[in-house]
Amino acid sequence: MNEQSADEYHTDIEIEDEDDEHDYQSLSESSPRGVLEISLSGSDSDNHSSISRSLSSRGSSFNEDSANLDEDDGGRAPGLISSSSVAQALRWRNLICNLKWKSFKRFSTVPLVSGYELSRKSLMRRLGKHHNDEVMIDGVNWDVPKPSWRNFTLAELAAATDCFSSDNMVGRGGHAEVYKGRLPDGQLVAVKKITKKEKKDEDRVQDFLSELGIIAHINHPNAAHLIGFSSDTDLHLVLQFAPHGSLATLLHNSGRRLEWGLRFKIAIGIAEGLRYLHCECHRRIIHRDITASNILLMDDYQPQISDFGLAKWLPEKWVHHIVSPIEGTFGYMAPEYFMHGIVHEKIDVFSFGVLLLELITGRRAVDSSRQSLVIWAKPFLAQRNIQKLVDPRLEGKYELIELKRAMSAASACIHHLPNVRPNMKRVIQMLKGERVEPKPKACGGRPILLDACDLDDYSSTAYLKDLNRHMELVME
Ligand SMILES: Nc1ncnc2c1ncn2[C@@H]1O[C@H](COP(=O)(O)OP(=O)(O)OP(=O)(O)O)[C@@H](O)[C@H]1O
Repeated sequence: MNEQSADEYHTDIEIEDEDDEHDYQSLSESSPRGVLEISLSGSDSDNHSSISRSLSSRGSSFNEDSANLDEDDGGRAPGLISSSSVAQALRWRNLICNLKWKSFKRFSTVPLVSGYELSRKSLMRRLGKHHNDEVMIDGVNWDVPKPSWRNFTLAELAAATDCFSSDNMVGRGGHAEVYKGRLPDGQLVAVKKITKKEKKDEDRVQDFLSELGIIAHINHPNAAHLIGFSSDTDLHLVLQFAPHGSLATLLHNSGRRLEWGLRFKIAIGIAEGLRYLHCECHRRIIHRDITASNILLMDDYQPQISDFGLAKWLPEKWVHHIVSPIEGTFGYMAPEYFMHGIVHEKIDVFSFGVLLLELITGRRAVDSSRQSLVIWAKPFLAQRNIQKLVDPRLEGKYELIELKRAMSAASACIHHLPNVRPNMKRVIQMLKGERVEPKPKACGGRPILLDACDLDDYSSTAYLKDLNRHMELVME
């Protein structure tokens, strides 16, 4: 594959904006997204053959036509809200009311960073005016620290984004449209409007509450920072704005060369963010969708892990969790996840390994000829073949020691056996060239014991074969 062909491949799903200002508008998704339904009953490694594609791959191309707001879109000026919008608002309200008990359960055990417990009552309060009556009836003492995030009205978000104008659209994923906005105090924000058109309203609200619950809980410079939300008419998250857009855009679409020093800094930042999610949060958080499009670049190119739409809490006692359907981005999914739906820290470690390979090689996770970067890079990593691996656009300008460390870490992270992959603490040590602890602490390092899925008998060759078959299946 050459870079030319990669660009050609992506022109049909991405629109590159010539204007720097609008760079963010180019599609940031580097690999197709998909949802797989999988039979989890089988136990052998051929289980993947029963995978059926429930949705065709959801390319998340930015399309200028579709960037225009619909008649019924939440992006209208407050004075123009139509009867259909009002009806929609009422629908959201009813849905949120109906879902509250389920959601309260989910939220009730989530302590916020400020020490504020997001209880049933506080969730009602967070979700806005609609629940005022219940708040009064409960007669609760609200003497609690005020959370730092806000419940916005649609009018406030419309004012911030110039009525969600297409000029302000900075990105579009499979589930959301993202607009640049400015709050009255001058703060730049990203307003993420949840679309998820293929989902029922009820599922959309559930997903929104789940993402909101996780994102409100986290507090780390390398993870997305929530400023507020809105459930007024539509569902919105209001996030800190990333001035340099996504890593996918910068690395693959900007036409600019990303220097090695920045690449390495970005790699360390993402690793620190993942270590925080896996090891330092009250409950372990598995992101499930670590991709170059979901890494945002803040001032000074500090990376932030974003898009917690698929993230899962993992209770302390659970070694892993099994999910169905399997959702994620092709090219980044660990074998035990795409074949068996197993969710644990090591699936994020695998995806991080793919990201490292992207930074080293400048190639996409899946290239124009539908080849997986992992499959392409494995033999060169085994040979420690720097010349073949390193991005030619760097023109030999890199720190050799850092590059070698990144190659070793990538190689370890993409190991087909999850138990052999390092946890994120160890990955950071590898990247920084620090002494590696002989016995890493439990964080993200618990062995996976599975009767139903004998991963230890799983060979590297079988894995590459499965990966190829998986790719064929989802990309056909
Ligand atoms: N805080 C932000 N600042 C600037 N741009 C952003 C921000 N958040 C998102 N974007 C842009 O919008 C794009 C889509 O956002 P995001 O990945 O959150 O949407 P999504 O629909 O949840 O994606 P996915 O298809 O991965 O589920 C990002 O790739 C990025 O280019």
